[in-house]
Amino acid sequence: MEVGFLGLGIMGKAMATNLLRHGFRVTVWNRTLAKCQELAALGATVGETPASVVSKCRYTIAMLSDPSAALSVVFDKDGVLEQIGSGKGYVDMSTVDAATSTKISEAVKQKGGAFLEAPVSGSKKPAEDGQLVILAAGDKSFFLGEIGNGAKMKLVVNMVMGSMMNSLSEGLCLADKSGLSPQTLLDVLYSLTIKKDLGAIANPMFKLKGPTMLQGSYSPAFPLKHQQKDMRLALALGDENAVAMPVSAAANEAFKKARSLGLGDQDFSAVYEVVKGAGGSGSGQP
Ligand SMILES: NC(=O)C1=CN([C@@H]2O[C@H](COP(=O)(O)OP(=O)(O)OC[C@H]3O[C@@H](n4cnc5c(N)ncnc54)[C@H](OP(=O)(O)O)[C@@H]3O)[C@@H](O)[C@H]2O)C=CC1
Ligand SMILES: O=CC(=O)O
Repeated sequence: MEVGFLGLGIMGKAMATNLLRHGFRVTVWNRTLAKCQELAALGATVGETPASVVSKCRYTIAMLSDPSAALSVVFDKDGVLEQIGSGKGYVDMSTVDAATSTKISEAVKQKGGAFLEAPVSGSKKPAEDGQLVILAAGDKSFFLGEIGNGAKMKLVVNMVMGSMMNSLSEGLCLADKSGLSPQTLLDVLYSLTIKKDLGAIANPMFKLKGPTMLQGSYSPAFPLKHQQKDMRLALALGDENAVAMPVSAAANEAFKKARSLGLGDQDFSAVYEVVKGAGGSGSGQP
């Protein structure tokens, strides 16, 4: 089966590569065309526009940065809507808000196509390993109910994740300032010697990101600008539903500060530099 793939960023490239590895014929498109070359070398065909990809493929998947990118690829000239129709499906796996997802769903359905919103939880490595958790909603996949629920669930998950990342950063700083070793804090959360989660709050994210944060290494798996976008969208969802979220609001401020310091394209764990700079530890500057 020919599958279309729009958006070959950190996640899209890994996901499209996995489709090729598993025997699918894949036609790819990316706004910056050069990023298609690596996939072409693995056997993908390169489409000239989102519309040309959709015209060729029964199913087209999108993995784009944010709501404005997701809308542009569908509604702009040469976009998905020009070719979607009966017998074709469009699956948007980007993290967006429910309103964006609903707008795309309605437009696709009006043209006779099928739509699935399917944001993912996981990051670069799970994407490479085919281990992403897919939060699907829409035609034929009513795991979360009506369109919009997949987007909302994803935002709730990432809101929790963004707050946890700030909390870990503060914990590392507090350990440092209190005369404790931050590395020992990580060891308490996950014992490297016995390879076991020791604390009730141990989790894969702390295990993965903690060591690289202590090295000041922020090679992007999940870019900080996208984490801040998700906090922003989650806070808007909170506004809509009158849910007070002071912890998330504070975490969002730290991510915004990190963006203002030019850390938007670094991994989201780079928020640690902001927390350090706010007086959490000696080293301070990004
Ligand atoms: N990285 C992660 O750990 C995870 C990310 N996500 C979500 O997945 C999505 C993609 O993330 P990721 O791959 O990390 O992001 P990247 O920034 O690496 O990639 C973003 C992609 O969107 C494209 N794009 C951006 N703006 C536009 C536009 N206006 N028109 C067309 N294409 C556009 C980029 O094209 P170009 O190359 O031309 O810039 C690129 O292909 C985001 O919604 C993110 O929140 C979800 C789970 C995990
Ligand atoms: O959206 C990001 C993730 O790690 O999941």
